[in-house]
Amino acid sequence: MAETSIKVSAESPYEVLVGPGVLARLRQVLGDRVQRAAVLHPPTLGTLAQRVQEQLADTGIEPMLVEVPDAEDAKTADVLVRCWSALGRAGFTRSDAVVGLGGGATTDLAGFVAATWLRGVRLVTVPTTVLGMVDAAVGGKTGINTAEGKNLVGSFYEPAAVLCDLDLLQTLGRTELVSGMAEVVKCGFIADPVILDLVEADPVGILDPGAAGLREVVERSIQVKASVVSTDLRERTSSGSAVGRELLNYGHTLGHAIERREKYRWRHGQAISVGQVFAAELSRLAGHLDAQTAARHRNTLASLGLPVSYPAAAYDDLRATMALDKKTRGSTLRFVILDGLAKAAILEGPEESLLRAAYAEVAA
Ligand SMILES: NC(=O)c1ccc[n+]([C@@H]2O[C@H](COP(=O)([O-])OP(=O)(O)OC[C@H]3O[C@@H](n4cnc5c(N)ncnc54)[C@H](O)[C@@H]3O)[C@@H](O)[C@H]2O)c1
Ligand SMILES: O=C(O)C(=O)C[C@@H](O)[C@H](O)[C@H](O)COP(=O)(O)O
Ligand SMILES: [Zn+2]
Repeated sequence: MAETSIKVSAESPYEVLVGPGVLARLRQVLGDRVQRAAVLHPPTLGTLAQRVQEQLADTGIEPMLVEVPDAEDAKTADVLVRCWSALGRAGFTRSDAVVGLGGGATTDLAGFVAATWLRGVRLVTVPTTVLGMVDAAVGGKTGINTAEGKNLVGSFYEPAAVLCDLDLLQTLGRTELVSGMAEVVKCGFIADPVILDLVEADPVGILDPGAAGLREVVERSIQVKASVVSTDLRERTSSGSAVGRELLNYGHTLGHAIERREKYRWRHGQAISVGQVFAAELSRLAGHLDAQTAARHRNTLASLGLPVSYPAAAYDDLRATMALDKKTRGSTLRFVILDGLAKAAILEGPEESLLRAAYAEVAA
């Protein structure tokens, strides 16, 4: 089937191209002025990176492969410094570009490298996971973790293009496929319930990387993200029912705290799956969401094989980490909640007892 183009019209408009084989467009989206491209990739994608290297060389761009550690191990200050050194040693200038080839961890790092090298060089993201395609590689959030928490250092830096080559999902493990579906389901609850209908109709078949069902939910989720970031790229603070980009953070306040507590051995999608069940229960207990829609979170996420509970004893630790969430203002925690299906709101400074009660609903 032909490629789909989804437009993101934030500060610098760009296209997200989706379809089998769209990687072939890399040369074109890098543009005529680019002379060299540093391709950041994890070790698992070494063969694919070599293919990209040959593709670039054949079309007149000098490629440089930069292997970075796998998954979350790439999102550290040490790795960032190593990438800067690699670009410095190679004499990278503003006519050169960075390509992020990998899952969300790799594209988050690559984006931050591109944003910071010479104060900004051209960036193209080539996500190779479902999660990367529907979320991480689109929308311009880049960054790394620190010891204190997830994504605490970063920038908003938009790519020049995003290439979602569905063929690349063929090698993806089941855990990664399932993890990506947590962000897909999130898009269903916050904005496009048709996604939920499609997932619930066939939670097994939707995980087939070659099937039309996966492509449809991937494209719908990208559309959700593109629409949100097109109106609020820089995540201006929202309040009450006027929720901007913070909408996309549904389930992430607890989710990020779980990731940190698990020392990033849990996949991001697994952690925000529990986080969404928590956010739904918080919404229900705060009087905003009906019990049926709250239960739908648990059922839909569990049907995909995603976790929906977490140890009861972890609460105090998670609560401490949540204090550093980016939505927090001073000592006031702020949560994205649902005021009904596809109707988000912000809950500011909930009572500690309410938070504990919501956590009790996910506590194993
Ligand atoms: N910037 C954003 O807006 C945004 C949005 C959502 C998530 N994120 C971030 O994205 C990260 C999670 O991304 P992820 O779930 O893609 O994880 P990931 O990047 O850690 O990749 C998961 C695993 O899949 C492997 N892999 C990747 N592509 C593969 C392929 N095609 N075949 C085989 N193996 C492959 C990787 O080597 C890794 O081991 C988190 O750090 C999260 O914070 C960022
Ligand atoms: O793009 C956004 O905005 C999001 O919140 C999408 C999230 O899925 C993503 O995990 C993002 O990295 C979280 O951002 P953070 O600002 O909470 O670190
Ligand atoms: Zn996320």
